[in-house]
Amino acid sequence: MTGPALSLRGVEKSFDGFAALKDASFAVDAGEVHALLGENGAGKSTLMNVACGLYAPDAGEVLVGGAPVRLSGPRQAAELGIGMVHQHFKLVRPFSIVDNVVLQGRGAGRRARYGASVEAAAEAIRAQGAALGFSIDPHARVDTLSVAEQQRVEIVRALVAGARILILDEPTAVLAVSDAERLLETLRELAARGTAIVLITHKLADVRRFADRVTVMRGGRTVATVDPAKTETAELTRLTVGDAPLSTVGRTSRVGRRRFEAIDLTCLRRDGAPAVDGASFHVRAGEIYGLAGVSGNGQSELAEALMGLRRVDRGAIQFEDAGQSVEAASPSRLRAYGAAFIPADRYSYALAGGLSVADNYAIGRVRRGDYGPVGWTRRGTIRSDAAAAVEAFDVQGVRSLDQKAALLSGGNAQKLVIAREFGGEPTIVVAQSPSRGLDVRASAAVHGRLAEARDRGAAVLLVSEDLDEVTALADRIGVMSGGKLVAEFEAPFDRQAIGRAMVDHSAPAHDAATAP
Ligand SMILES: Nc1ncnc2c1ncn2[C@@H]1O[C@H](COP(=O)(O)OP(=O)(O)OP(=O)(O)O)[C@@H](O)[C@H]1O
Repeated sequence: MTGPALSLRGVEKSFDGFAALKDASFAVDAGEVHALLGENGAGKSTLMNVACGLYAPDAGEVLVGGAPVRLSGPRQAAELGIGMVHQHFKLVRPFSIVDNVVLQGRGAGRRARYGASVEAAAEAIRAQGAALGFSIDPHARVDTLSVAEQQRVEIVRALVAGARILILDEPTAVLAVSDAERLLETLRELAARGTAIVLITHKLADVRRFADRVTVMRGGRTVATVDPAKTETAELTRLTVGDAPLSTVGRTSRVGRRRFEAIDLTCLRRDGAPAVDGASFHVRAGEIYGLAGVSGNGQSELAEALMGLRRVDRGAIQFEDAGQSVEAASPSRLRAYGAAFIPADRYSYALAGGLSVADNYAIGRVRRGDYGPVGWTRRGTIRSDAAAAVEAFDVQGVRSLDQKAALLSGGNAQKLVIAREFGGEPTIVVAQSPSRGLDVRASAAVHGRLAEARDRGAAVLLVSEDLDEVTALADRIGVMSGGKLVAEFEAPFDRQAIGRAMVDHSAPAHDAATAP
């Protein structure tokens, strides 16, 4: 090969007259981890979708090993050794891993490479998994796998198909911290063996630790390629989102009465073991209560239960409505009361991709009757409210309110959910990993919204594995371990003590220093 493993030169791409890529150039070498950074909607996914043959560019060139290529589709890109792991996995869920691999590799070229028989493919999957340090059962059904395992299957599938250039679109956004760390180490090992890795990410810390180079995109253009080891974080932030200062969050001391309470909440897994095991805590008006813990210790399940996405097997939720305690409240009752829910998996639970931006904005409130009786809904008001929310929350890429939500970039789709949830000035907020997938400016804005809600007197529950996020925002922190709430802390926080509670399953039921 002469030249970079993959390069894109002067790429332009428009959708219905909207220029998603104006002038984008990028090159990744064999043996390199090259990060692609940029604000939400900058064009990162679009550029890499051009590289993997999903979109045909309107102008510009794609070169593999220095030679210009015309990609007729992903299959041809795979033939040339380009594989991509998308934000939303493309696995067929009821099928086995090996069936998924064979499905994708039905072309003649694939067969020649790893054999036509399913057993040969299964062996290739096992071997490729083992080479990466993963034990993979090729006959396992995809829908029995965790998100991290599905992602490994996507990577293995690309490598079995012969990928020498591997593109990953925000791969750590869906992973728990420990799985993310392991993935990034795997990517470094793959690069050490000669694979060219493109890593789309918003996480500056990961860029710094794992990337050899980083290219920054803004507004459809590639604006700089730098060595992250030699570039200050402030400079990377400036390149990504510009000079305007990011909003910062202060604290309030106006804490009121208990507004929202979980009592002995228990949720069982399919095998009957508790995922959440008798968790009790309360959130007061005017405070942010952070729920922290090492992933897999029940925080996600607890948040899901509060949002009505998971069955509660024992215990109760209570909230206070106009001074009256509402016992055994359901999540739907909470929502009707004006609670805002920001689930971690916003695509599955919070957005209907096939519906328009305006309908996604209004969906819950139409059901509540806020826009008049069904059949007589005030479309004009919905549109003006949706337009105002899109503006206020800086949801970019909305050409029309009738545009399908699925066409928004990942981060902008999340901003739409957040705009909707904060639209009604909620009195209770349950937010799970609310800044996941957002660029630094949008994350800061979401943190600002949570603080604003608190300052208005809302009770805010923030569930996040990012201890920096929790300690920066919360007034109190509860730590979950083994499905139980094992300790509570008050600001100013002792990170060491919180860290110890997170890993020490025998921690006392409540921290002695706490005065709830
Ligand atoms: N198929 C499509 N049809 C219409 N518009 C599209 C399509 N794909 C992308 N876009 C638009 O192109 C712009 C760039 O989107 P892209 O997904 O590439 O951004 P991104 O940098 O990956 O953002 P994020 O960090 O939020 O994932 C967005 O405004 C998006 O709405």
